[in-house]
Amino acid sequence: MPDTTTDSITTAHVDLAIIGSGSGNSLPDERFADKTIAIFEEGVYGGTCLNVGCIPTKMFVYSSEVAEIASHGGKYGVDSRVAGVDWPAIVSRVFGRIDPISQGGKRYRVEDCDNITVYDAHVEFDGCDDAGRYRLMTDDAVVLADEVVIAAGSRATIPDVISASGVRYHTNTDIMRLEELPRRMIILGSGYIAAEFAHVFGALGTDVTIVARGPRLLRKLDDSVSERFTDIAGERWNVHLNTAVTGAENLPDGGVRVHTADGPALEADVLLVAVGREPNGDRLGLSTIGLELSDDGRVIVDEHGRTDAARVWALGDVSSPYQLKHVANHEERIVQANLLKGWQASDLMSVDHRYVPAAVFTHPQIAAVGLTEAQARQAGWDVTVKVQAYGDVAYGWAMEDTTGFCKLIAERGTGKLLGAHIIGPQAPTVIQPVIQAMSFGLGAAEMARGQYWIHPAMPEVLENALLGLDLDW
Ligand SMILES: Cc1cc2nc3c(=O)[nH]c(=O)nc-3n(C[C@H](O)[C@H](O)[C@H](O)COP(=O)(O)OP(=O)(O)OC[C@H]3O[C@@H](n4cnc5c(N)ncnc54)[C@H](O)[C@@H]3O)c2cc1C
Ligand SMILES: NC(=O)c1ccc[n+]([C@@H]2O[C@H](COP(=O)([O-])OP(=O)(O)OC[C@H]3O[C@@H](n4cnc5c(N)ncnc54)[C@H](O)[C@@H]3O)[C@@H](O)[C@H]2O)c1
Repeated sequence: MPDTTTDSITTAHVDLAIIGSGSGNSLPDERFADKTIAIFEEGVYGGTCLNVGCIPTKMFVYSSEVAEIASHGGKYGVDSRVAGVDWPAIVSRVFGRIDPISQGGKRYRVEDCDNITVYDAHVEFDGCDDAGRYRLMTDDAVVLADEVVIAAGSRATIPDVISASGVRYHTNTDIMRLEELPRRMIILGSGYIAAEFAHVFGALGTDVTIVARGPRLLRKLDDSVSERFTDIAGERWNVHLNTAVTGAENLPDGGVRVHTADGPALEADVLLVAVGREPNGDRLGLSTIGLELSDDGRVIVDEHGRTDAARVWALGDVSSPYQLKHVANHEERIVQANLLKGWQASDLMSVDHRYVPAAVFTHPQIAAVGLTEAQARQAGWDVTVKVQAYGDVAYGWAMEDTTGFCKLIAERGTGKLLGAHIIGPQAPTVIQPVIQAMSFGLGAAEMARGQYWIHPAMPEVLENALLGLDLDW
């Protein structure tokens, strides 16, 4: 990697530049040892999932599950309660594990990978040089790269009404590091992050208020699940539906006040904004290399991960229609394989977005794969639908569950599985056999009767749902 330095600007040339150290950090393995590589990271090394996303949130969720179970011991004849919550201990359990992983991942790249240089900086494209190499600019370096992977992720969207108000607010990047457990929290938004943090803080004792602009929470999910979750949420938290925020202000006591269009002003100690995440492609100087973004702000790629600029690839939240880590990981593996094959190779691998599952680790847990019932009907499938309650099977009795269900959608007669939607304890685990069945083309009848189902385990709810479909048995 020959370096030249002029004044305070360093210039280097690399074979491959990677923008973002989340999923992008997994690209270079031993097969890339003969390539010079630059990794640019403007934030914490390791990206969203490790530092401020999937992993810490689920560790917090687990603490909240423990509190949840303890506070309902009476249902099972156990005299238990939550005697107290040591918030600093919860925070240090989570970040005491995560921070060293992030630091260790960076140290490995910096100290042990001779072919890799890590730039702790924001980087943007600045066109190409005369030789057609991409110019990547930070404040104090220019890196010329033959090939580039954009893995720059996404960031929290902040509505204008919040940013213009000057109110103090938090996002997923800092809410998990609050010094104290807030007494009252307002959450603006009604999607995944709102649902998960409402559970995290609510179960630990915070009085949670959710402000949703639509008529239901988690509206992108199947209607039955979204309706059931909205009902349950209304019993656990203060939920304001169909509510538009018109302003917000800081209070002298350190709290916040949020004004709504039709209702009373809401007050709390902290405000969490969770209204979606926008891809970071708008902060990369992409127009200098002739790239445009899609209408929803994503870097446009083909099925192999290639952008319209030669030898520039993209993966993960910055380009994917799915903002999920398992999808970013999958796309990373495809782009990694294709980098090794070469831009023009005739046997490039393609991403597989056919059956992307998702889970919301709220309370109760939720998981989904495939089409919702509305999508399946709209697409013209002749559908058979079965909703099986958790309370219909033995493990549901054991848990005294009264709200969970498994909803299956299949093609009538043939039993082709079209979608599965589960709300209830362990939903993300219970759904996995359906993901497998759909991915490998296993029909509902074979799935139901071609294997044993452990008795009396929770997946029996899935077995019974399969048996309840209107099929040619
Ligand atoms: C609170 C929360 C919980 C989540 N929970 C789950 C979950 O349970 N399951 C799940 O599947 N998904 C979950 N997700 C989504 C998941 O975290 C993302 O889909 C995934 O991390 C995206 O990976 P990525 O590699 O595309 O981007 P990232 O991991 O975000 O990496 C991109 C990196 O690029 C850096 N960067 C951006 N622009 C530049 C630039 N110009 N110069 C230098 N560096 C730059 C950023 O700092 C960042 O570190 C969650 C997300 C959030 C916010
Ligand atoms: N368990 C998981 O897999 C997990 C967990 C957290 C986040 N994520 C990923 O991160 C993404 C972002 O999460 P999120 O919860 O921020 O987004 P989301 O897309 O899940 O939900 C955003 C919600 O905010 C609402 N909204 C949008 N603009 C608004 C506004 N101006 N005022 C009020 N409400 C508004 C939307 O109607 C929507 O209900 C998710 O879509 C998901 O892909 C995944």
